[in-house]
Amino acid sequence: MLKVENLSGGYDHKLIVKNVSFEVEKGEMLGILGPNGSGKSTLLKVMSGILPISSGDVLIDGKSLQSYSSKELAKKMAVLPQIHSHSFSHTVRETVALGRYPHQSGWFSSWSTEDEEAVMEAMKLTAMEVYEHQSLDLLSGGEQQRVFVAQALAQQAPILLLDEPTNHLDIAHQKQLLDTIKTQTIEKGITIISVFHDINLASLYCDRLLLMERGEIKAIGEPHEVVKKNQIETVYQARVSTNPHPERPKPQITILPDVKEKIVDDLITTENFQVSEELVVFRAEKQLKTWSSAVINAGSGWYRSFVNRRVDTHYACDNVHVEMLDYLKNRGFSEADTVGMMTAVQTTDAVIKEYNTTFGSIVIMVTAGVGNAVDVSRAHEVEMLPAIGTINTWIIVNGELAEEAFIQAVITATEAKTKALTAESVMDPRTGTIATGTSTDSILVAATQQGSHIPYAGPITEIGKKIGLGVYECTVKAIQTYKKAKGWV
Ligand SMILES: Nc1ncnc2c1ncn2[C@@H]1O[C@H](COP(=O)(O)OP(=O)(O)OP(=O)(O)O)[C@@H](O)[C@H]1O
Repeated sequence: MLKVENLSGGYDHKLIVKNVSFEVEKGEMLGILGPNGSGKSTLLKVMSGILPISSGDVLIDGKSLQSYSSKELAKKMAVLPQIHSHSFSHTVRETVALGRYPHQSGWFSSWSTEDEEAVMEAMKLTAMEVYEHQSLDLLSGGEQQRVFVAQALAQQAPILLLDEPTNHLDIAHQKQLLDTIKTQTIEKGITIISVFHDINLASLYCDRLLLMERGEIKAIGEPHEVVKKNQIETVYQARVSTNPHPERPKPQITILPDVKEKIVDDLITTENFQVSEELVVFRAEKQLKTWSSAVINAGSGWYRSFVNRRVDTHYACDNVHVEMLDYLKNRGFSEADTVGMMTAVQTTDAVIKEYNTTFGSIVIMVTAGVGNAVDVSRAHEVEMLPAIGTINTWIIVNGELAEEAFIQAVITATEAKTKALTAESVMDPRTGTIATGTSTDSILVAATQQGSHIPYAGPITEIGKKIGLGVYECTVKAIQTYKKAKGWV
């Protein structure tokens, strides 16, 4: 559809774009990324014939860009340039209608039904129809931007070149605009090449990305091939981390600041715990990086309050999440800052212990109810497992855990818990075999992310050894207390 061959070009005698080659297929959306001054806008201008080609070529449907008349070219390619000056006296409708010029023989002399429909559709797609008769200079920067996108869409060219189309737009309008143009690629097969400053938006919406550095292509490929930590850090000269998008296989980046924050020396100890008949509460001075399977705020995040709430053995409600949130709110815990779990055992029987290490210490909390223990390897034989009867395990670390270490801490703790059940001969009453846990066990690993860096937490490491020992000891003790309370021993 569009082929760029060894393209070079720039301003007067200043060569900016150097020897750039790539191809774009029909219906594809290609994002152009790169730091300020890397030549993104210049590339777009050379590709669209706004700036002259010094060497190389741009082929549209196999034919050189330079052999198209300007009107022919406008039927093939619509361009949204970076918009800077804002002295516009036209109305929205008039501006969008300008996009129809390649389809006409004289200015507005042959306004057809297709022209009318194209203008109306373009205004609708960009949510600008309500401003149809408004003068452009009375609109906000974001609204003006949408009018120019509408103008480019009204042109109904099979190729659309966009320079920062989301400039000035708030997140709702960024999403709306990119959803709209992406839909054009899927439903109408339009080809889009767009410059982006926002790496995350480009990764999310584009099929492929082209990363520029000093006028040349540094990388081109699918977002996961281009948005790589080292590559982005080198090209942009900024520290970043890459993270998965929660819904799509499109990598996202987060800027890592180099500002030195004041270190608060707040070591976590057993003193941070408060235990009552109703709750085990752990409060930290600063948010801890947390991984958990809790009812409230499961997954990863940063939280300051941690609640293990005692519920009645017959606790049942339609929406546990909503009920638990209400409960926490009524007790002054904010949803944004609290991880919440439930247990049916006496919270006053919680086992809380601190373990010293060379890098600091870890604190472990376990509540264990094993009335409904399950042998996980035989769980498939039983249709309905009871929901109540839970072992909740918390591991709080004074240290900076790597992502691997969070996951390994969960593995290590789970193995130690299972070993404790074996040591205490806890049986699955349905199968008569040794239980491995209960049907609703929960786990939480939280770390201060200050002090020593801890890359791994398997049993080969010092922290892994402490987690293994600590979770085992605390779980054994919690099970023994539970057995005593139930009169089993
Ligand atoms: N009209 C011009 N005349 C001469 N040099 C120019 C002109 N416009 C841009 N340049 C130069 O070309 C280089 C690339 O600019 P360009 O606008 O293509 O970069 P960009 O990657 O789009 O940057 P940004 O992210 O800041 O928009 C810069 O060094 C810039 O100074």
